[in-house]
Amino acid sequence: MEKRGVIDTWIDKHRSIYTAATRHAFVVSIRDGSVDLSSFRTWLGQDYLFVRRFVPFVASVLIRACKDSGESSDMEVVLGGIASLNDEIEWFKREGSKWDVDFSTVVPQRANQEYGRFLEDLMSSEVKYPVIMTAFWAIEAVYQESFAHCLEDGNKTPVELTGACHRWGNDGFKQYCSSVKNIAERCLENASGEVLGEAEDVLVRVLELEVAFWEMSRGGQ
Ligand SMILES: Cc1ncc(CO)c(N)n1
Repeated sequence: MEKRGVIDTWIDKHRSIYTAATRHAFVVSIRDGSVDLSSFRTWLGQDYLFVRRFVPFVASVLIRACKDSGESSDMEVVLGGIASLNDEIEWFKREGSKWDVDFSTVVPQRANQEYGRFLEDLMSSEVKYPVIMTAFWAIEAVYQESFAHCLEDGNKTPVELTGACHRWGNDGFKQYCSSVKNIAERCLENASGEVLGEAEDVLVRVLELEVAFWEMSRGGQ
């Protein structure tokens, strides 16, 4: 059994934005098969650009895990994340040719740019380790929860989209998210009130940015 910690308390407190991020109309439309394929293509192109900016962020999380954590296993968890990002970029490229999305011509939309700036701000050495880990967990968990929903019983997810859903909805990714959550929880247990406040704010901000990212995708283009 997983212990209930402060992150679960925050999710309860911010339930409506959490649900907005993890059960967005775009994700629900994948699950019920009504998804507009131009939206999916928009999402694909934008998320490819997002992931390219996410890589240096995760690299900075790795460095912080080496420097700031007393637990040697933190580094191993984050390193696993970096390894899967390597596969992910390859997957995006294959998917780009499958859907005829030429990434070299995709321009980041506003929601994507804002998310990228947020990631860059988190890379500052001023940001405390528990805050970074909370953000990192939230970013990964939204995709895990969203895409796992598209694979749950009763789904009508179009077969050509199940690859995307498996990428983040598989059990290994769920385990990985749970390991990151445990790291964040462990750090938050010893954090000051000030750091706890910052971590809660960052969690809510990630959820808002994720909602905006889905909205942008659903808008198509
Ligand atoms: C917008 C967004 N959030 C999270 C992830 C990964 O978890 C992703 N690939 N894209």
